[in-house]
Amino acid sequence: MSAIILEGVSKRFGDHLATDNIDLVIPNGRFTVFVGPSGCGKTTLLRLIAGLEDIDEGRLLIDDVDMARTAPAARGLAMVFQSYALYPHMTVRDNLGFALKVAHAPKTEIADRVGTVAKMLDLDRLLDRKPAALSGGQRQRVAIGRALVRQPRAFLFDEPLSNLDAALRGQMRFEIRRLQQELGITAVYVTHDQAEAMTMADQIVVFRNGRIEQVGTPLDIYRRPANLFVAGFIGSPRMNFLIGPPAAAHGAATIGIRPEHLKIADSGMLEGVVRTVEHLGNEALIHAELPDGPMLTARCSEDVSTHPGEAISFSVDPASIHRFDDDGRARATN
Ligand SMILES: Nc1ncnc2c1ncn2[C@@H]1O[C@H](COP(=O)(O)OP(=O)(O)OP(=O)(O)O)[C@@H](O)[C@H]1O
Repeated sequence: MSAIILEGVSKRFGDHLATDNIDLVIPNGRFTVFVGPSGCGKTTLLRLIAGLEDIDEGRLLIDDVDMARTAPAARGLAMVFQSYALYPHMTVRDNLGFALKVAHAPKTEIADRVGTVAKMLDLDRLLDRKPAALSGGQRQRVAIGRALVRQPRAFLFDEPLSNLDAALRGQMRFEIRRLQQELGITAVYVTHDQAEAMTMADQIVVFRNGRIEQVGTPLDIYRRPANLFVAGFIGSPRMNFLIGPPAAAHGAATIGIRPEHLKIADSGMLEGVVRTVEHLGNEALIHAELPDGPMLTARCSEDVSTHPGEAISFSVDPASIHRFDDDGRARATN
């Protein structure tokens, strides 16, 4: 199991700086998720770690050895992609064992390792099938198994679940996480989906424009976002932001309030008019307009009885208000 350390890692494509002087520790045996909007450089950084792109500047330490110039195969990392890229003419068994066969591993060892991995991933009854006869989730499990038989130092996942439907994605998230915990293996996982990041990670790294905006545990980042960008990116529905008098009342340029922290009250800090109510079954989302224009989203219980056009008032516990300065940075007191 391996810690991966990046020091001042930069990568340029033409005049575009895809990753800009990245310093990061990916801890041994933990699950680290890179998250951020499209184009922020998270896939590039994963590919730099894997060796699929060359690092322009900086150091990449794997187990204290600088591997920035080491060939991908010699880094001992296994990458799982969004497209499963299984060999269609081979059975699941042969797909799983292929890398070992190429490496001239003895037949008994191949059979042993394939058997262990197949059991781990619940593929043992499917070993004689070809990929065409598998579901999307089963194919993704084979892709993971293929990486696993090589007993890598670390797993690198590049949006591995984006081809799956929502239910299967949820199940596979759980399976990948369980497997990583069982094996205690270091994992780096790229996604643009903040909910995936929140549910899977030990450590989240939020990227924007080739730079790291914040590193922390999911709860840390949710409760103490370092700036407006992270506050708006992590959490769904998004944090409400207010400027002007409501912010000035709290000594900030902008204040942020999570939808679950707006409480319907007889007379509260914020008063507006209900525009829409979304009933989601287990909860309802109220979208209300404040007198001077901004919209607020409040998360309420499903039995809320308010309707579009009605006046509404919200109270907020001051301790749950996030305060941001002119430059977008969060106040340390949050
Ligand atoms: N091979 C390449 N040649 C030129 N530009 C590239 C190359 N690979 C990536 N880029 C650019 O570098 C930036 C970062 O790309 P990257 O794929 O890392 O983003 P990302 O955060 O993973 O986005 P997505 O979620 O859309 O995959 C983008 O502006 C992209 O267009």
